[in-house]
Amino acid sequence: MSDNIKVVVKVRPLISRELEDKLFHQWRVKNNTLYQIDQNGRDCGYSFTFDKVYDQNTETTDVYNDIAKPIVEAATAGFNGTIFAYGQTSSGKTYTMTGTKESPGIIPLAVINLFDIIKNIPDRDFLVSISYVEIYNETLIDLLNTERKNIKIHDTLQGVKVDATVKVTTSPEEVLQFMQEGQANRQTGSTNMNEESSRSHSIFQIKIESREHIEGEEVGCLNVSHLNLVDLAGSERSGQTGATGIRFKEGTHINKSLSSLALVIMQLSEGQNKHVNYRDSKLTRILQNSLGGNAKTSIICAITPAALEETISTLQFANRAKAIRNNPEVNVVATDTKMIESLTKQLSSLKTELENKKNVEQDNHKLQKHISVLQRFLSGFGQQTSVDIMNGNRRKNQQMRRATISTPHLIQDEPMPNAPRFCTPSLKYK
Ligand SMILES: Nc1ncnc2c1ncn2[C@@H]1O[C@H](COP(=O)(O)OP(=O)(O)OP(=O)(O)O)[C@@H](O)[C@H]1O
Repeated sequence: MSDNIKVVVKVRPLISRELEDKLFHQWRVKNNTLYQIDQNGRDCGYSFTFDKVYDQNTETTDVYNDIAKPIVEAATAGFNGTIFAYGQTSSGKTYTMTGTKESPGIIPLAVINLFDIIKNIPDRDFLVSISYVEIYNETLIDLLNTERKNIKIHDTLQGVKVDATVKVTTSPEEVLQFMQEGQANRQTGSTNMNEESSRSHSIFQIKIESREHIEGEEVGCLNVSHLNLVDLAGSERSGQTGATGIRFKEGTHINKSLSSLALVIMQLSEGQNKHVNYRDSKLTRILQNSLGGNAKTSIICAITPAALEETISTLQFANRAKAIRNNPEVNVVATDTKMIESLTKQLSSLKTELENKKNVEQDNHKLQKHISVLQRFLSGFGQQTSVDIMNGNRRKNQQMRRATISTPHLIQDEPMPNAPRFCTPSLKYK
């Protein structure tokens, strides 16, 4: 069943840098609509409405419960899910996705919730594994093994797969430990806009495999789903960030891949049967299944209330993304036992078929040989017919045996199928 991508907007509070710069709120939130306001708090222009707009007082747990929890629940039932945060630099994406000790973000909340959900499904066995990668300057880096600095993306029948380290995990604590290790490896740097700015897009992927079991026996099929929790790098203007050198290069790559994402979103929102430029960037390749594909997807657009142009650009992106429809389905794989059963059946039927064919060919071949040997053999008896031979006297039989044994094409073996009855049963044609 097709399903629209859910898009929500989260406004963060003004931060100390903005307060010091005497910036003021340029947006007001009312009933899931954002209104542009002037310095005196009066409406003055743009307004945008979304499924949900969270004001600066909203806790991340509220956002989680509304738009992430249903996706995590669906993932335990076999649906792919993606939640990603989009917005300009310093708009609160990492705060929303990762959070802090005091205010955990979507990733830790999802991990804890996932294990809680699993605990309450006693009739299924679950296997949870994770991987964590970042796209830095258009290079894919494994955050769980930083030796692996240029990992590959593969197109498979099941979609795009990344050649990343996979860690099987058994508890939320273990997953969160890996999350922290990965985050410590992320590329961050200080800019004028954000002291700790993410310089890469990160994708934290949780793979969930589950099988039903009854009285210890595994039954039914295997469900396999992927939950992608994505923290994008923010669009930025070098004039504002003061980026030079490495930071400038990073900013160029960030903006380029975000432009590819914006293009894909635009193409998908505009219409059917149109070519979609997924292959323009690693980001859009990896997110391909989440945008117009087989996944339930939510986008959290993060904005600062102090920005006007960047916020308008983010909200226009969000508006387009709302129109995209995905086709999420439960991802079912046959169990090993079922697969073995089915493959064994297929194999045995093919073997029989092959045997039958072989037999027919062999029989035809043998028959042909049989016929020619008999023809030669019979020619030694002049005008005698097989009936004569069968009914013949002892002398004739002896003659026949001698002639048979002297025939070079005969060897001793098991009885020949369909062999003429006058042949000695212990003799067979080569
Ligand atoms: N809801 C919030 N409450 C309080 N502080 C917030 C909130 N959201 C974000 N912040 C603060 O705003 C600053 C920027 O946030 P964050 O680093 O999450 O932005 P970002 O969008 O990830 O930026 P970048 O794209 O540069 O990585 C941080 O100091 C963060 O602590």
